[in-house]
Amino acid sequence: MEPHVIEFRNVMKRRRTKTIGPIQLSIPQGYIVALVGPNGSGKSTLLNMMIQTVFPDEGEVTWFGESHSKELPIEVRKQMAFVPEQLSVEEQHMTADQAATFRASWYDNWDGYFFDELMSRFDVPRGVKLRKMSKGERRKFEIAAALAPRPKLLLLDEPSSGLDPFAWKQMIDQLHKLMKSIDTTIILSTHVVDEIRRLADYVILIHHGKLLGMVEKDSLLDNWKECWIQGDASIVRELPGIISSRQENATTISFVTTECLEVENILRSAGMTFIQTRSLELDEVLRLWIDGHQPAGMQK
Ligand SMILES: Nc1ncnc2c1ncn2[C@@H]1O[C@H](COP(=O)(O)OP(=O)(O)OP(=O)(O)O)[C@@H](O)[C@H]1O
Repeated sequence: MEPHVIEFRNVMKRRRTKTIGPIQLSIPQGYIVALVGPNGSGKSTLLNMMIQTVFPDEGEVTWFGESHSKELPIEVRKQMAFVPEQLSVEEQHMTADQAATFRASWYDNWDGYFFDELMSRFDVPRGVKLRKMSKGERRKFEIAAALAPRPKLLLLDEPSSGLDPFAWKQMIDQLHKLMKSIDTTIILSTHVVDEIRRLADYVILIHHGKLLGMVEKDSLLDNWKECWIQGDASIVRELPGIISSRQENATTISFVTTECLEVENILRSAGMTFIQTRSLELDEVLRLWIDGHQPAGMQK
């Protein structure tokens, strides 16, 4: 079992109109975890509590196994990088190069060559003040600056917001490269289904401030399927994870299950096979999950 990079125990944050939590959460080291949920569900609040720009009202957060309820020590901060949804006000009047120099002064692990390489790959203008850059250019600067210290924990709040498709692909490639080069952990909030598909090892679903669970992405996609078999409702009634079913004709019935792998085992031991299966799209899966259908193998 991998060590946990961040843990939340009974964490609550009260906002004007809603409460986020209580949240129990353990993020394993060395994986990419996607935070997913509708607008206003609490994803940014969660990320901000992880970098301590927002403090919980109740509960405890631990970083690399230690609690720091008053202030994150500089040694811990240096191991983390954050691309926030709202970009920092202090750096508005700096050029990309000035902001990079500022950050390099306190990240002693800052890799200037890597930063330069990313900036030219992303084609970001370096002498322009950050507030004068386009939204996408600033985003690209933020991503390059977050990657430059090769952090052990990288937090990204909707990182691809504003990126063109070319830059988006570069970002995905760079995040994969980072994962290969060091033992890092990435937590990102996203609404982009393809981003989850291409990057995430685990998916955390958050809805109305409540964490609905954390599950392996591959197990989600392998298990949530629409299936067709020869038979009728009496067979389907005996199968696990059934969400819905439909008699297609006199001999064929289709159904949606959250436990396709188990269904396949059961059918095989009864000498039956699928006529056909279709993996649900990730957004269909998330919708059904929000509607209360729980994935198999979920960590709560
Ligand atoms: N600084 C704040 N003060 C008061 N309420 C806030 C503040 N920031 C967020 N909220 C409220 O907390 C709730 C969660 O917001 P949060 O930004 O965490 O959601 P989100 O899941 O990141 O949303 P989105 O997908 O739209 O970015 C929302 O109802 C929001 O209005």
